[in-house]
Amino acid sequence: MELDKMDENDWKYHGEGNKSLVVSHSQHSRVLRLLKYPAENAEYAHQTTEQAFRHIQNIVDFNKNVMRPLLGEKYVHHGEAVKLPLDFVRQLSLKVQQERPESRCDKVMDTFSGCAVCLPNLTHIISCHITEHRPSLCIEIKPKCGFLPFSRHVSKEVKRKVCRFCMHQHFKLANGKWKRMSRYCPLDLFSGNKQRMYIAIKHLLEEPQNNFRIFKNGQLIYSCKDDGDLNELIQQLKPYFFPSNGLINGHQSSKAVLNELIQMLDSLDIEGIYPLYKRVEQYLEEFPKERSRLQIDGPYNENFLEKVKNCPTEDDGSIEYAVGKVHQYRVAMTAKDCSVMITLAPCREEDRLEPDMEIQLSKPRFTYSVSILDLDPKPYENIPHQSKLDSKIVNYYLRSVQSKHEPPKANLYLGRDCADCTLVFHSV
Ligand SMILES: O=P(O)(O)O[C@@H]1[C@@H](OP(=O)(O)O)[C@H](OP(=O)(O)O)[C@H](O)[C@H](OP(=O)(O)O)[C@H]1OP(=O)(O)O
Ligand SMILES: Nc1ncnc2c1ncn2[C@@H]1O[C@H](COP(=O)(O)OP(=O)(O)OP(=O)(O)O)[C@@H](O)[C@H]1O
Repeated sequence: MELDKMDENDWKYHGEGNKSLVVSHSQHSRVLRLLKYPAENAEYAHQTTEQAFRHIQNIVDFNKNVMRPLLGEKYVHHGEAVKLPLDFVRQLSLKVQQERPESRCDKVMDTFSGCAVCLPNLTHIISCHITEHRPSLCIEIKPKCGFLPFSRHVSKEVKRKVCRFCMHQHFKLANGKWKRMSRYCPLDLFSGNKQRMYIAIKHLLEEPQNNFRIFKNGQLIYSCKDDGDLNELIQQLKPYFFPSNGLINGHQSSKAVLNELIQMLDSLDIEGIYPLYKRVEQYLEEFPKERSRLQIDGPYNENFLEKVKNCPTEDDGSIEYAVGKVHQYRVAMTAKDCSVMITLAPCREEDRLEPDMEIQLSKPRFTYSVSILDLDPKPYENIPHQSKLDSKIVNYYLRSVQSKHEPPKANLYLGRDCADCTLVFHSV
């Protein structure tokens, strides 16, 4: 990519989340991820280019030095921070505006700094064995938190039975974020039980919200926008699976790795973290210069990872313990909010692949790549917000369940209507 010859016509809108907007190159397998900010928030515009570049570099460093070693080299692509010509960014912003979903237009793309992250396009197959462009199918899942808190700090019994995602659904419906309840439960997906995992995918397909997307040859073909048109999707998928027509038993290893990681790092739950955050805040009030030694705002380097890994297991009352736990919690937050992309491409007879690079569905054969994306550091300052949100979700859930005064419906698949996420799968 020649930065001085950037042409907005080579790029198209690819997607966006809450914090960034992504455009993809029409020929090369590359994307640019540009940050967004609230339309009314002019303060970002006053950032110097150096500050904006530092912010982007922090994201790259966090991916590279913290999340990559923890989640696996194979799965994390940290990309590189780039400085784009401002004229290009402004034209690009105008070009993509009409493609953007209305619900995301409360934020605008950063057209002031020209800073962005350049990454491989993960909806295409990432393989050193196959260099040319192959028809690819990519399934993106934002699984969210797949376990119940086990911390002794948990104050509401319901949190030990109903997972945050399921409780949050009630809150999101009440706030109008979504119109229909998702029956997906992350505990099903992470259960390791094939039937429950199958049901999880079924529920994601049924109501994808922002947890499920399918791309064909890099183009989004199924998401919350499509209002669950499964027949259309089946037509799109047929050529891939014909003649076997079966469902894929995808490789789950990255999810297993993720699950392991979250179990390790969020041991206290937000209810246990918040008092430690306050301990850190109090300490910083007294010793503001310590902020940099404790790496509260980075840099996200090997030292930071050491602090995450070597945090004492018992609370000895020290600031090191509090900071270590807060750092661990922030890493767990990132992992809980990331997405996993599984990309498949048909193999040809002559393709020689290592056995672990291939999924054998009798015929046809597929090669695949698994990537984890959206691994930005979660701001330290978000912890009070997390604590408030946690109470709101739980209290809203308890009120809404109590107000219905009805026993949980017997559900064929143990989906959303069934109040307890810990129940094991029964055959029906
Ligand atoms: O708190 P949650 O669980 O609602 O997660 C937020 C996500 O909402 P979700 O529930 O997945 O729809 C939210 O996603 P959406 O905007 O709803 O697509 C963001 O991912 C947000 O992260 P950030 O503040 O942009 O870094 C996420 O915020 P963090 O809590 O991860 O900071
Ligand atoms: N490297 C990539 N290759 C292909 N598609 C990508 C890549 N990075 C992001 N995307 C697409 O762009 C979308 C938005 O990116 P991302 O999730 O990083 O945004 P975000 O604003 O940080 O998300 P969040 O709402 O979780 O904060 C993703 O859901 C994915 O579909």
